[in-house]
Amino acid sequence: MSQIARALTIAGSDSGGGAGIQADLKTFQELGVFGMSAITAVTVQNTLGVSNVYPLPPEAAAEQIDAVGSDLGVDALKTGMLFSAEIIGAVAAQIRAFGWNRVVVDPVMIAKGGASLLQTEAVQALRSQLLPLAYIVTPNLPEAEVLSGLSIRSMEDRREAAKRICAYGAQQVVIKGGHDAAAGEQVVDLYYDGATFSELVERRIPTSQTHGTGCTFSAALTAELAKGTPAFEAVRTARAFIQAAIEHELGLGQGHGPTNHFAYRRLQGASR
Ligand SMILES: Nc1ncnc2c1ncn2[C@@H]1O[C@H](COP(=O)(O)OP(=O)(O)O)[C@@H](O)[C@H]1O
Ligand SMILES: Cc1ncc(COP(=O)(O)OP(=O)(O)O)c(N)n1
Repeated sequence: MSQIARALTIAGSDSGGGAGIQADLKTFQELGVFGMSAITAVTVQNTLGVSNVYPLPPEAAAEQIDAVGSDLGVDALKTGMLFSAEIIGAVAAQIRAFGWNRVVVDPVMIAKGGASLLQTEAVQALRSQLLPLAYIVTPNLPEAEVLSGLSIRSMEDRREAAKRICAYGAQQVVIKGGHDAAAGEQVVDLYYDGATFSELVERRIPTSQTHGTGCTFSAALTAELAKGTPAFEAVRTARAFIQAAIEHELGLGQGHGPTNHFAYRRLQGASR
């Protein structure tokens, strides 16, 4: 292993800087990890929404992954916006070829503003080609419904969805609870390691500044795994990172503003 932990993000670019590759690299940096990227698509995006998506050719994703994998090395990686079945196929082939196993799959489907970041016909490729390579998969509630084929109404439904997602080959799953409007003052993320369930319960912060929460959470998880942190401890650190990032909002933009990627490390420094 090299002296500094190395993490790769395979995802789309968000010109607004709150989600996608930009959020991932900021998060890696804040957690002391060397960040690398393979861009799958360029989105034209700000806090008001996504106005256009330019997917790159699948070979462009494959070549970027090969360039960093064959030279710099990768201790852990995450996937984010993959857009098409063809890009998923190219990414999965590279992960298999390099034999990487600290793989976080954030199954990005729809941005909070409603824009589609994954073609409907690509869902099956995500299930069959990427989930079997996932060390941890991190769906939000709508994504967990699509992947599991279940309508999720209760915590029991969430547990069943987690089991079904693991049955596709993912080793562990975190079903994030940000979209659970009925949860009141709490937000509950459900972690399943293939045998046992754990609930991560946090205070729900009343804010609209939540652009990029899922990307930031999965990037923090990837950074921790790159450092060799055990899975559940990595999930807990990622949860603390995103809580701090939402709580200390930056107030940028006119719509759903980005989270504060500086907050976690600043709070850590302050508590020393
Ligand atoms: N209002 C909120 N207050 C506290 N935590 C939140 C809030 N919204 C989302 N989170 C947390 O942010 C992370 C991302 O969740 P979620 O918003 O469900 O994902 P996504 O961005 O993929 O839709 C999860 O850990 C979730 O618990
Ligand atoms: C380029 C790009 N990738 C992913 C997303 C979705 O990010 P997410 O963290 O789920 O946050 P929202 O966009 O839903 O707020 C994105 N928007 N752009």
